[in-house]
Amino acid sequence: MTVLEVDGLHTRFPTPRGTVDAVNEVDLRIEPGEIVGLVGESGSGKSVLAESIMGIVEEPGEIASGDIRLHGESLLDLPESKRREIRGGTISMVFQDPMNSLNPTLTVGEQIAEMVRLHQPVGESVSLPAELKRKLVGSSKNGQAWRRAIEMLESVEIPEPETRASDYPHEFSGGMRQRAMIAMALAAEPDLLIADEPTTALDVTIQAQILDELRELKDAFDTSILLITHDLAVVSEVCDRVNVMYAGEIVERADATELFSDPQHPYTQGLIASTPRLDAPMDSLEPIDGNVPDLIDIPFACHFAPRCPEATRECYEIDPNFRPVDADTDGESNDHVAACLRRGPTEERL
Ligand SMILES: Nc1ncnc2c1ncn2[C@@H]1O[C@H](COP(=O)(O)OP(=O)(O)OP(=O)(O)O)[C@@H](O)[C@H]1O
Ligand code: NI
Repeated sequence: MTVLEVDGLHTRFPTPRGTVDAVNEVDLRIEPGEIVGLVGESGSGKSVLAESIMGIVEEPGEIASGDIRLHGESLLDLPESKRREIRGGTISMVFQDPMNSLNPTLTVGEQIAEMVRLHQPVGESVSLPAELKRKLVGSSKNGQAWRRAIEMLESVEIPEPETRASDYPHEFSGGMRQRAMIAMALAAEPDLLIADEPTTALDVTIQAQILDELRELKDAFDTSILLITHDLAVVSEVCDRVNVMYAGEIVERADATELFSDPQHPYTQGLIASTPRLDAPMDSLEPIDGNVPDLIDIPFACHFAPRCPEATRECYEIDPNFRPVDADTDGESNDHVAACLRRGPTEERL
């Protein structure tokens, strides 16, 4: 069964200058055990989409319309207490800055053990009062939860996990904190892990290690992952499928290999052309001119039109719906779609 289905999601923030439409009519699907990438420049709405899924959109921001379903059940209808249970349980999230999400006054081991305790019922006795459960599972260093925390630290390759579990977050290096965050997020054995730029602050070698670990952990725990990044190299490394987001909208979606071998949307093509590659000289990079527009009352139909080398007048006036991009070659529907008037089956192009 599909793990996550997002349909027509619209998340907005009222501001003194007007309404910021951070996420606009977004659809997203994640199947079991899949790593799905969400890429796009800064300010395109990736984090707000993640926050919408988690149910932590900052007030006065709100989900104005659309639906988010987890295993077929709508999350938007649930009371806050139930959402809280899901957060960190069925869905957990690794945030961009681990220092902000780790508690500086608790040891790393205690924090992971707490996650284990919150989300793993004691045997069959699910309905035990929280206080009793706590006693049974124990927060002491002999407790099950503590032992599980050490195993989790070990699985994200923290050296000497027994000793390191008693360290405070500030005693960890940046890369180790990021791993501890991943361990914490996985401690609850979530069905879905949302990782928002989990490696951006790290150096390239450590980035690669963490991405490798994410992939291994996905296999070990059968977790689906939504990986948010503005780094296409990261996406090509680990993702099965990719969603490209621009100015609040998904503009292209494809298998990862297909996206890189046959990018269709002019924005995706621009992103790829502006990404450094090991096998090409740096001076061949072509940055996309201009910036992501202000998301208040965008006056043009295709949000990318003002930066697009191929834009015509129609692009400013007609909303580009998703079209299958190679239905004309094999006649079959497929999962590669782009929202561009100048792409898709030849007879439909403008
Ligand atoms: N609390 C808020 N109030 C008002 N506007 C907000 C708020 N949070 C986000 N936004 C706006 O929503 C838009 C999308 O922001 P978001 O953080 O989702 O971008 P992003 O794609 O995650 O960028 P980055 O790669 O820099 O993390 C931005 O224009 C941002 O200013
Ligand atoms: Ni972000």
